[in-house]
Amino acid sequence: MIRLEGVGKRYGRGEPVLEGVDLVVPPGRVIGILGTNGSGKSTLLRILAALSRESEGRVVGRPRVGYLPDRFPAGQRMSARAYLRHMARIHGLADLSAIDPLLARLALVGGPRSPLRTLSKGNAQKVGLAQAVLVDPELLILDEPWSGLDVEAHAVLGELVAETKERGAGVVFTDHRAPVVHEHADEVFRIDHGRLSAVSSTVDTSPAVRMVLHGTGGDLSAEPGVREVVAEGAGVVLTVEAGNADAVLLCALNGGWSVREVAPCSR
Ligand SMILES: Nc1ncnc2c1ncn2[C@@H]1O[C@H](COP(=O)(O)OP(=O)(O)OP(=O)(O)O)[C@@H](O)[C@H]1O
Repeated sequence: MIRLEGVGKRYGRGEPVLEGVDLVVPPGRVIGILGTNGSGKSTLLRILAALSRESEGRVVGRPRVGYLPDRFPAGQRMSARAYLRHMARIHGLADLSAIDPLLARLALVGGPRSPLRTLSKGNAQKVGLAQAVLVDPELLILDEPWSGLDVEAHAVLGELVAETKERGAGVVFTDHRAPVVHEHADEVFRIDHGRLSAVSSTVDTSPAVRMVLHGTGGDLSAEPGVREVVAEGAGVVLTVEAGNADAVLLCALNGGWSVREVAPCSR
């Protein structure tokens, strides 16, 4: 268990990046944190992982942590297998037999012998994920883990989160897409300008806009603020957070969609 009490953070003399954050991560619970770029998600996760120090408040509990950073540093010469063995030994794990099966499960392109510096962003992310789960963490911390992964690895990541929860560890992850967070989390929070607030675990009640788009344009599901994309008739219906509606509309038009309807909606 880990608990943040009134945690604040500022870098140097800058404006506060986090303010008054209270958060409990109980064992066997998955916490999802929503937030736009620069809202303070990574800073919060680094404090949970004890990689950054809070400027105010306190952190109670120091569980064994597995941590996937937002940018996994994969520039080394060593192979994925050698790197993971090295990390496992640092964490005092004697049994290294789980490494190759985990990389196979994540379908690491090129296999365990691939040098880290030759890996694509998504494949480097798989190695980052492997190093986080291999240490048998009591608290698994994942910074935007779904971004950059292919569809097959998405499913495996969902399974790894569920298995981690099943064996009684806590999980905290971030994403900017509400549907992704609601799908995998038991409890959902939103961070906005460094302030954390709870969100209903099934329905996000903040103002949203319904957009009906026709034609065939690009995928908009990963755009900030897009909660839901449903195929309907000759196009798609989007539910978008009100604050992101203008940006998403612009993206839709630039991406080849024709906008048929825009209206406020209740969820
Ligand atoms: N080491 C640092 N030194 C100074 N400022 C920093 C540092 N790390 C983060 N910041 C600032 O803190 C704010 C929050 O950054 P953070 O990376 O926590 O946001 P985020 O929500 O994870 O963003 P993103 O979704 O873009 O990754 C930003 O304004 C950022 O510029």
